[in-house]
Amino acid sequence: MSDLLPLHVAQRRLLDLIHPTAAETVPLAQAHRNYLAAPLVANRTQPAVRLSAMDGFAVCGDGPWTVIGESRCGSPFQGPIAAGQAARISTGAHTPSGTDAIVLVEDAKLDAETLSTARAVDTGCFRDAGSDFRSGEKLLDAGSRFDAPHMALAAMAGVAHVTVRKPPLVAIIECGDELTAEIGDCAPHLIPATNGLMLEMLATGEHCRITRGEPVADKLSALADALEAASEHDLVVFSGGASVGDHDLVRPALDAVGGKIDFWRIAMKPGKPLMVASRGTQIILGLPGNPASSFVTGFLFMLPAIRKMLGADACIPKPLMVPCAMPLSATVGRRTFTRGVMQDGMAHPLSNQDSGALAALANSDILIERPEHSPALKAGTDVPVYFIKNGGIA
Ligand SMILES: Nc1nc2c(c(=O)[nH]1)N[C@H]1C(S)=C(S)[C@@H](COP(=O)(O)OP(=O)(O)OC[C@H]3O[C@@H](n4cnc5c(N)ncnc54)[C@H](O)[C@@H]3O)O[C@H]1N2
Ligand code: MOO
Repeated sequence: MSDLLPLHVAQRRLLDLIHPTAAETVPLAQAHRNYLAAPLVANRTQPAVRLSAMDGFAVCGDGPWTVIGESRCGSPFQGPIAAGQAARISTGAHTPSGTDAIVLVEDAKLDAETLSTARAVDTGCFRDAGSDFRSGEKLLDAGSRFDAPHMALAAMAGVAHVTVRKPPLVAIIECGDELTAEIGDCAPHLIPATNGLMLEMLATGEHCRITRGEPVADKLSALADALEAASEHDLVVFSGGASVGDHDLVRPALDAVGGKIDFWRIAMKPGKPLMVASRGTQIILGLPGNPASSFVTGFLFMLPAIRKMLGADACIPKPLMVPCAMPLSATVGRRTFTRGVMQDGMAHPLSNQDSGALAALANSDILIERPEHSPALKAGTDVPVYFIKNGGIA
């Protein structure tokens, strides 16, 4: 097994081959799920002035108070309030100067314009100027993922455009004579092609542009043609044909188009025949054809590769330590990724770990990681677990 590369060495070698795509400045909405290529710096202070955090009355001094006006969101009360005066106020509205406390609307007793209460509150009812962030403050580092809350943050910070990396162009090519795109009408000697669709959907969690055609036959010229057609792509992801059989032709096809294999075969299960190659600046991943192997290697290699192209500061999915509900047997020379489910805060391995078994893969929401040569573990031992449903966001 010594010719198999350890997983972490292989992931590092892959990432070291990749350079981020060119930077571009785009409107916020176009940066969703991308990664910042420059830090996000606030153009405004939030809140710009002190706001009320509750609906009620802004009051000055001791009550009872005379209500002299109203401060609403978008139309603040003009002028101060003096001792014995109050202004109606909405959540998020500017507090008039002179405000000492807020009387919550549910605590207020109003008689015409005279306000009294048993309880005026001076803490927890205000959002002070700059309590969220201040103009000029760095809010996010370069390399940060730009998801929904980050987009809202940029908008609140008055930043209409952000600098990100151009979405990499990814070609997904699945190969095998047995594969058909005719899912609803599959001849007995064929199987529906599943891995291309699965990998495409997995990759859509990242900010990339994906092309995928019909399955390619196990024929050297067909594979070389598919590679030629993808010559402008940043990343080519093959599924199938990566192993050692007579019909496993991805490696010869790479040779035919001048691709350079960087490494092949990883000490992991599933996923052993994974291959990484390059052609100029293009990266080519050969993922194994067994569906669970394709998924696991897509998760641990394809997603990190796309993230590195996008300039992410953290590319590799991170596991969390979770107690395992059952005893686990010792592992040997390959790092093992066991499909399982989370239940009651514990990781439950599924019984079917066949790397061809799609029902078990689809029923799992975690991968339990067991390093090479792990001893047997008792039930209740903490194990590293990857949550697969969100792409294991790094
Ligand atoms: N003698 C050896 N045989 C195998 C080895 C080995 O080391 N020595 N490795 C095994 C391992 S581990 C894996 S994983 C597979 C990977 O093989 P390939 O990457 O060459 O994949 P294929 O042979 O083309 O297909 C394997 C299996 O998966 C099905 N498949 C392939 N593509 C798709 C697709 N797009 N959609 C659905 N199903 C797909 C295919 O029909 C096969 O059943 O090799 C082992 N063999
Ligand atoms: O990668 Mo193979 O999956 O070990 O089945």
